[in-house]
Order: sequence, then structure tokens, then C-alpha cells
Amino acid sequence: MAESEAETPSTPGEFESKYFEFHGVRLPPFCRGKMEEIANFPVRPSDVWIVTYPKSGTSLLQEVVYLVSQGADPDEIGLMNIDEQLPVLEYPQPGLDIIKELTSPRLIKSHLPYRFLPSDLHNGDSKVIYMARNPKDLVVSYYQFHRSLRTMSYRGTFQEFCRRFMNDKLGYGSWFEHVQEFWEHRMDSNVLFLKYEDMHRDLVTMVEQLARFLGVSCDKAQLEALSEHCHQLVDQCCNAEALPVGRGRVGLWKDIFTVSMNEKFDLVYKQKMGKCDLTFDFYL
Ligand SMILES: Nc1ncnc2c1ncn2[C@@H]1O[C@H](COP(=O)(O)O)[C@@H](OP(=O)(O)O)[C@H]1O
Ligand SMILES: CCc1ccc(OS(=O)(=O)O)cc1
Repeated sequence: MAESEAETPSTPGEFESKYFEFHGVRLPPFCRGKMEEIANFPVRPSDVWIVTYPKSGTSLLQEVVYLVSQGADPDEIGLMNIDEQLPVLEYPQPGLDIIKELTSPRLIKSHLPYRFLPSDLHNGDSKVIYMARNPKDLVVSYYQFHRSLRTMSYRGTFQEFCRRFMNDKLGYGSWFEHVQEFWEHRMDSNVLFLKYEDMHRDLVTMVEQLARFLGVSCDKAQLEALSEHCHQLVDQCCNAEALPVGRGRVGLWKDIFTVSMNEKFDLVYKQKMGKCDLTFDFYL
């Protein structure tokens, strides 16, 4: 058992009290008091924003975006602390004041829903890359994350956690609303909507899309080299050294969901996503 798990048991009641509601959306405690400043955060046309619901493959995407935009070597990326280069807007560290002063071009991440992002991002000039992941793998990943997180140290069962997910009761609010809101904006000229599963299924096309979106001009040979480098990143990320075996792969949820849980999930998915033409690969 991890040290953090033993130290701070978190009952479902304690867990509830760690969040706060903002315009009906459950947000983590570190967002409290700064939502207005975030809405008014000064955005630059040269910014590139990476937005995801947590556990959608943000770290992998940031490495690929960094590689495509900066042309860095994949081995170099493995050695540097890339999280320091790409701050999360709403996190306590480094904080809004520091992010405001970063030199251009800035790469900034956020997990906030579209409507809570800086208002200048809405149909603005800065580029926004959104990535969605199939919700079954995502909820398993979010559960494991909550169990290991020192500040959350979640002690409930997966079944109970999954119920919270289906009822939109987790940090950063409803996954269903988060992805649908961005999906509605996928045709905005400053938005690129991507799916985690496509990084595993067809990385070359994704790299092409990213290069085009970011205005990185490269010929066929350069594109092939870039795609090969990105493949290395995906392999490095999902191998036994970087993560426990099998982590990050598509379809891991099948080992965790029971049949009845899956039936219930499918029902809720249909109710909440029924009118949306966004689809996901649940297996590859
Ligand atoms: N290179 C990488 N670094 C970190 N996480 C990666 C990764 N490649 C894939 N992932 C997966 O992305 C998920 C984390 O997403 P995020 O970066 O948004 O927090 C994890 O899923 P699993 O928990 O299913 O393994 C993790 O395994
Ligand atoms: C529930 C609190 C929390 C904290 C941080 C998160 O983001 S990330 O997955 O570490 O990027 C998400 C949720």
C-alpha cells in the first residue's frame, strides 16, 4: 500500500467536502477563488492551449505537441521536465501570475470546461487543442488516480466511483458535458478536437493534423520522421519502464467493469450522449 493511502483515509463524506460548486460544476479545491481571474486571463494569439478532462492522455498529448511544435528529440523530451514547460492554468503552481509573464509562444494546459476558460479563448486567435478519451478507460484511470492522490486518497469502491462519474459528481464536473461542449466548438477556426484512441490507432494522421493546425510546415520526409518520433513517445509512454505494464492502452476497462456495471454505463451514456454524433473506440 502506498504511504499516502495509509495516512489519509478519505470516506465518501470527506471526499465530497473537498470539492466546491461553481455554476453547478464540481471543481477541485485549488480552483476556489480564482475563477473570475481565469475568465479574464489575458490570452495571446501565439498561445497554444491543451485542454482535456483529467485522465484523457494529457501528458502524452503535451509531449507530441511539444515535439511537433518545437521539433525536439523524443529522447530529450524524456529527460526534460516537460510539465514545467507546460503549466496547468488553474493549479496552485506555478500560478496565474507566473503564467501571465511566461515568454511567447506559451503552451498552457487546463482541465476546465469550455465555458470557464479565459473568455478570450472563445473564438479567439490562440490555438486550442482538445483531446477526449473513451469514458470507460477514463473512469478506470480517474479512479486509480484518486486512490493514489495524497489530497484525495479515495477509499470507496470502483462501483461507487463509477456511479459518481455517471452522476457528474467528480472533480471538473460532468465528463459528458465537458466533451460535448467542446465537440460543439470543433469547427471553430482556433479549435482542434482530437481523440486519445487515435494516437494509438493512427498517429500519422494525428501528427499531420497537428502540424497543419500549428502551422508547422514540413515536407513528406520530415512528416514521416516526426511521426516516427511520436511513435517512439507513445511506445516509451506505454512500456513497462514508464508505466505499469498495459497502462494507457485502449480497452483496459474490460478487466474492471462487471457485466451489470457495463450495462448501466451504456444506458447512462446513451441518455447523456444520445443526441451527439461524437463516437469513441472502446477497443482497438
Ligand atoms: N506517456 C505517457 N505519460 C503519461 N501517461 C500516459 C502516457 N501515455 C499514455 N498515458 C496514459 O494517460 C492516462 C493519464 O492521462 P493524463 O495524462 O490526462 O493524466 C493514463 O492512463 P491509464 O491510467 O489508463 O493508464 C496513462 O497511462
Ligand atoms: C480531483 C483533483 C484533481 C487534481 C488534479 C487533476 O488533474 S491531473 O489529472 O493531475 O492533471 C485532476 C483532478
